This record gives sequence, C-alpha cells and structure tokens, in this order.
Amino acid sequence: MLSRQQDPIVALASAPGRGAVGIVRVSSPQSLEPLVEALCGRALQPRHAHYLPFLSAQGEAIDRGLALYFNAPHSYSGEHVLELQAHGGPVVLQLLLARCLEAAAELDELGRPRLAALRLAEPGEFTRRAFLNGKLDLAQAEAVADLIDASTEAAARSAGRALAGALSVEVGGLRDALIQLRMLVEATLDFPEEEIDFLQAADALGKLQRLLVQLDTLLARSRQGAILREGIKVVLAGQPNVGKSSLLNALAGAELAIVTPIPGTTRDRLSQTIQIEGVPLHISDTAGLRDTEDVVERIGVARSWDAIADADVLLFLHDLTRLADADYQAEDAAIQARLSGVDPARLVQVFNKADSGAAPLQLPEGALSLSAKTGEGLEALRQRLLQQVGWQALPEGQFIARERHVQALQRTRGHVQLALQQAEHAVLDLMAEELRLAHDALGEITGAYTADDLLGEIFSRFCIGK
Ligand SMILES: Nc1nc2c(c(=O)[nH]1)N(C=O)[C@@H](CNc1ccc(C(=O)N[C@@H](CCC(=O)O)C(=O)O)cc1)CN2
Ligand SMILES: Nc1nc2c(ncn2[C@@H]2O[C@H](COP(=O)(O)OP(=O)(O)OP(=O)(O)O)[C@@H](O)[C@H]2O)c(=O)[nH]1
Ligand SMILES: [Mg+2]
Repeated sequence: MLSRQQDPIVALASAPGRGAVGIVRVSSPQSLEPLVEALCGRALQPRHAHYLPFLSAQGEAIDRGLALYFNAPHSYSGEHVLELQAHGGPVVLQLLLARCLEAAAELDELGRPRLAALRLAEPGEFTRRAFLNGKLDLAQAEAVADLIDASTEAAARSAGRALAGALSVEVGGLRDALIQLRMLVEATLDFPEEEIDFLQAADALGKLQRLLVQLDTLLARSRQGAILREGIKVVLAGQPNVGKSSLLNALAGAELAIVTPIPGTTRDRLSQTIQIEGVPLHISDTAGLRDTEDVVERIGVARSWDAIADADVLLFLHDLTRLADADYQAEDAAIQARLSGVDPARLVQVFNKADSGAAPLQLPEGALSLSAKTGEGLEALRQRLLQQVGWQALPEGQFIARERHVQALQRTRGHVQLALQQAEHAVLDLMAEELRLAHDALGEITGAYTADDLLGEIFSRFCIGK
C-alpha cells in the first residue's frame, strides 16, 4: 500500500459541546515526543494511560485528563498518535486544540518548531491515513463512516461486520479464485497447442461457474446491505383529506403531522425516519394534490410532485368513503393520468378509512386497504414496503454495503460471464483479458485499484476528527 509523506494533523475526535469526555487527537508521520513534552510536561510510555495536567504555554493546567501515546505503526492511523482525553466542554476542548497548534509552533533550543506544519485535519483524514497505511481497506474505512451514521441497530450491526472485514474477506476469497484462474490461463497461453486439454484438465469451466454462483451470493448480501445503509424513501401522496398525515403518524407511532378534517391541512413536505425490522424508512407526508388558488398551497403541491418523482416507493392513498363522489373521481382521473409516468413497480395503491364501513369494494390488483385510524391493515403495509424493495433478512447476516460495491460486483460478474463464454469457445486470450478486467473491478471494492478522486469523494463525507 502506498504511503505518502504527510503533514501532522490535529482535531477534536468527538462532537464538541455534547460529550462528557472529549478527545483531542494528533497524528503525525514524525515523532510527537517534543509536542508531548510541551503539553504533558513529561514523556509518555506508549499505549499506557497517564493521568496528568495538560499545560498551557505558561505552565498552567488547562485541564487534567488522560494522555495516550501510540507509536507508529501501532495506532489507528498507522502514524504516531497522541490523544488528550479531556473534560468534554466545547470551550476547554477548543483551548486544548489551540494549545496543540501553539505548542507545535514553539521553537526548541535549536530554533526549530517542535512539530513543523501541524494543521487542523480535514474530514476523514485520520481514517484516510489508516487506509493509506494499510490499517484498513477501503470497504472497512467506508464501514467506519457507515457505523457512525447508522440509523438503526440492524444497520449498526451490519456496519460492524463490514468494519471487522466481513465484506473484505468475501471479496478476498473471490479475488484468490480469480488469481488462480488467471495464472492457469496465462500459463496455458504459453503452450498454445495444448490449450483445450489444459482447460479441461483444470476444470476451468467448472471454476468459472462456481465463481459466478459465489458472486451472485455476495451480490445478494451486498444489495441487502445497501438497503440497510441507504434506507428506503417512501412518499405518502393523494388527494387532500384522504388520511396521508394520519398514516404517517400511525407508522411513526407519534403525532408528528397535524391532522384535521379540513382538506388542505398539510401544506409542506414533512419527513420522518422510522424502521421496520431494522430497515430505515424515510417517510414523507405531502400536501394533498389539488388545483388551488392559494399561493402557499400551490407551492406545497408542487413539492408533493417533486417528492413523488424522487420516491423509492410511492404510497398513493385513496379515501374509501369518497370513491363514489363525482368530484373525487374527476380529481382522481386527472391525478392518475399524471401518475402514469411513475414506474408501476414503485407504486402501491392504498385505500384508507377501511374502518368507516364504506361499501366493500373490488380492490385493484396489488392494492391494500387499511385504516390509519384503527391500525387495521398496517402490518400488511409494513410487510409490503419491505417486499417492495426486495428486503430479505439473510440468515448469515448482511454487512453494510454501498451502491458502489454493488456496482463493482455487477461489473465483476459481467466480466466473469464473458470469460466463461470465451472459455467455452476456447478463445484463451480474450478469456484472459476478461479475467483481468474482473480482477480490476473487484479490486475497486477494497481499494486495491481506486482513483484518487474517488478516495477524495469517499473521505470528504466523513466528519472532521474521524
Ligand atoms: N480513545 C480512542 N478510542 C477509539 C478510537 C480512537 O482512535 N481512540 N477509535 C478510532 O476510530 C476506535 C478504535 N480504533 C482503533 C484502532 C486501532 C488502534 C490501535 O492502537 N491499533 C494498533 C494496535 C492493535 C493491537 O493492539 O492489536 C495497530 O493497529 O497496530 C486503536 C484504536 C474507537 N475507539
Ligand atoms: N374513519 C377514518 N378517518 C380517518 C382515517 N384516516 C384519517 N381519517 C380522518 O380523515 C381526516 C383527514 O385526515 P388527514 O390525515 O389530515 O388527511 P390528509 O390526507 O393528510 O389531508 P391533507 O393534509 O389535507 O392533504 C381527518 O379527520 C382524519 O381523522 C381512517 O383510517 N378512518
Ligand atoms: Mg395532511
């Protein structure tokens, strides 16, 4: 793994103002001993906790806390790391941070700064260094961010699995199988007259087929992991007064949205994340769809249409008590015409107010009937939402994955498939090329082959101090 000469960096490694304990963390390719001397007034034994005062330039205690020193490469970042674990107040932590920068600039007896070029860390820079120093691969580094951002317990657990290397281990197994095949094919290319025998003797076709099966299994697990990470965008839409806000409240189990008998109550989009079996659902309640002269409501309705376009799943609500009403039907016809642009696979028709005793009705295929008021039919709706996005809780446990991983796996699979076709026709040089491309695509997941701008994009989404 390439390792570059880097400036030393410092940051708060906890959200300021919230923690009871806050950490100021310094990471540096050069030794931090001169800085430790200034801040702690003594040397520290690596990997031991020392309780001591953190010293200002005047030698006063800014705080008393635990200091930890990690010698490179035995640290989180793989560099020399100093942690000052202090009381978590925002002001005291900012003082400590400023003191680190000040102490780094202080000159020693020879007129050199204690730690030249110490600067504040960029988002994700500690973890980026851990990656560059081979402490984590890219999939694990991404799992760090996903663990922090996890919005449900299931998402956190599966990020924990990915951080421990579950995805990386699977990818590594596939990579080893690919390498074996590549070696075999490359060797065979050197003896052209025996190509076919070679392939048969080594069962190349069988190996490729098994590789495809393994890729499919991993793809399935990664897709589930991506659902856990990203969650699902569910939008509640429909005419005014059909019960969209009531359904949001029922799903969330809280009175989030205002509900009244007055049509046009909701005028703006209101979103809430809930979970079903650990899957995060980002649910949006929207303004009822209708033509209106009210300027504010018009903007709200335009936002409803934006939300509809953006939904993974659109729950389109109908009011069972008004189905026979001529105005309602006319409005509905106009809306349904406009909805015809929505992918039917994303659309679920929901007939609300089933408790009202309204005339029983022949529901359209795939539609649900329920009552936001009594909760009847809600469980069926929950199951339908999971089914709609292809969620299955897998017995072996999914690990958090990103769309990026799913796409890299799909590309790998495509190349293995083509390699198999070439193998069937015994076109070995093309087969070798497809295997090489498959190998490259797989390598993108763990960061073996990753462009710098992708790394920049991945790490910039971390918080500062991570
Ligand atoms: N105080 C503190 N807690 C923390 C972190 C931290 O940086 N500081 N972490 C920040 O994310 C996480 C833990 N991550 C860490 C990862 C590796 C090493 C480390 O010292 N690794 C050495 C030694 C490993 C060993 O003893 O087995 C190494 O890799 O060589 C430390 C923390 C969560 N808790
Ligand atoms: N009987 C019955 N009434 C319901 C049900 N769901 C909602 N209502 C009533 O229908 C009326 C409108 O409910 P809302 O949830 O505000 O409807 P909405 O679709 O959000 O309406 P707008 O915000 O105006 O678009 C309220 O009086 C609710 O109490 C239900 O399942 N059964
Ligand atoms: Mg409403």
